[in-house]
Amino acid sequence: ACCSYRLRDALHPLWQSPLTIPGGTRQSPINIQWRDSVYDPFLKPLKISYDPTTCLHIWNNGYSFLVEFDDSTDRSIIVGGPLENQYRLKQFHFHWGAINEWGSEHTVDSKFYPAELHLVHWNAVVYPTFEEAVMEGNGLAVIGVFLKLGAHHEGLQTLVDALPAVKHKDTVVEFDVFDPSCLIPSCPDYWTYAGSLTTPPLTESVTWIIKKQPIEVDENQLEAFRMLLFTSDGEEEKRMVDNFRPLQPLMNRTVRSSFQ
Ligand SMILES: NS(=O)(=O)c1ccc(S(=O)(=O)NCc2cccs2)s1
Ligand SMILES: [Zn+2]
Repeated sequence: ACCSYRLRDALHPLWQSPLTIPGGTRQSPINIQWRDSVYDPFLKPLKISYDPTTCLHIWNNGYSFLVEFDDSTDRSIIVGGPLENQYRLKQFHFHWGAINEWGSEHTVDSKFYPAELHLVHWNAVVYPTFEEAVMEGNGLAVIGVFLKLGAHHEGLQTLVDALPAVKHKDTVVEFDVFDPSCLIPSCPDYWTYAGSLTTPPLTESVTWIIKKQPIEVDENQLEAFRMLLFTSDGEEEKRMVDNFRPLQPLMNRTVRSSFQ
């Protein structure tokens, strides 16, 4: 009976792939139950050093919009935190809802935020290519930052102003100088756990580093995300909203915190 349920996996409309990976033991996203997270005094501060000139372009890939970086050198990296190596910045993207009541992928004490930023890095010390790192348990490190409704975010606005140029799936616009550090909250506190990509190939290769403090963005900025389309030019328009994966079981995992 147990295995047949796996065969009946529901197909999620957005991902056209099973919602659960057969045999998956470390899938993402998860609910972070604050009181169940375990303070780890050996966790180091996360060191972030990005070179804004490594920014290349913005691309609507039909799931989200990605800001991609030149990852051919170690000019934009993170090190420390739970990581044993330094990791190179590859891209960042967001997940958001149709309304402000939901949109984030991770939740904290079952609370959704209206959106969540993911900065994707790969272990170029150990693996020769990003594609290989995506398949390995310690291949990727993703920093998650929650967005909450509040004050206008100056740094995000330069990105928002470029979104009309990537309204449709598979459109790209040049975006040549941007420092994603402006999107990361000043508070150093984070949770960390072993997880997966939340879109195909859903591989269990991600060390998640979820910042405790959200950043504030205003309603107009969230609405700008919601005017993007899943669909290509000429197709029947489908607004790009609710591009977050459902919560996955924690299974045999502990979420560690860098703070008491
Ligand atoms: N939401 S998330 O941060 O968990 C991500 C989902 C997919 C990501 S990717 O940038 O690694 N692209 C996946 C791949 C591209 C080419 C080979 S695999 S990051
Ligand atoms: Zn993501």
